[in-house]
Amino acid sequence: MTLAKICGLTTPESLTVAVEAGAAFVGLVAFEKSPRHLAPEDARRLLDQTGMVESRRAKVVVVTVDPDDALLDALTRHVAPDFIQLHGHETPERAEAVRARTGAGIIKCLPVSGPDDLKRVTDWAGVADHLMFDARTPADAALPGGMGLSFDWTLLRGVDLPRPWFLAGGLTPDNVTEAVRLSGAPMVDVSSGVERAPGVKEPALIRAFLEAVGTLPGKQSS
Ligand SMILES: O=C(O)c1ccccc1N[C@@H]1O[C@H](COP(=O)(O)O)[C@@H](O)[C@H]1O
Repeated sequence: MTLAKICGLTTPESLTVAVEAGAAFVGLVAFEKSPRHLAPEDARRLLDQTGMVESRRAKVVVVTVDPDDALLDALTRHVAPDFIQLHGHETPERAEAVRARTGAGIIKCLPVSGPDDLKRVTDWAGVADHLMFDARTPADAALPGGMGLSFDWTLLRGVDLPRPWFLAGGLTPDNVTEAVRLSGAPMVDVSSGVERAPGVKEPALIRAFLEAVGTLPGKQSS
């Protein structure tokens, strides 16, 4: 079974659709430059509005970019996420500190533009619970992720990866089947591919994405 994360949720409607349609992970973005940004208090309100705090039907992931300790403390206090996604230039040492400070699991995103980028995975073997591979965004891009950019999925095929991993970047309901076939990904992550405008999720696209993922054969990730 391929597992899916729907990321950048900002409304009770889109969060509910994602959970009810079978997302294993739901992502909330805590990064002020993002059109999907939620302050920690707003993220908590969203979880409360949908009963997610009690039910925890999907794992809650907060996406951060080089978060400082003040943000981590606020996220821990208000959200207590299952995972913190590190989508910036964090080192393995900083990731260990984030885990110790928050008690959350760690998803480390590594940007990919070519085969050399995969050499960094060994640094993360004993540190991250899950790895994520997303397209490297241009140096002058507004965001380090969530831009609908993809990379050569075949780079990941057959690569021995030390942790369960997500494929991210430019996935859509129409291409996710091919992306998993070419990469062998056990887990997938999507944001802009299920939106009708930046930061505005489209419930029908969330359902279509999860339906496509639900029909895939594959390995069960741990
Ligand atoms: O979504 C964002 O706004 C975001 C901001 C900062 C860092 C990461 C962000 N999103 C992550 O990028 C992946 C891929 O996005 P897309 O599907 O290509 O739009 C997304 O799922 C988030 O994990």
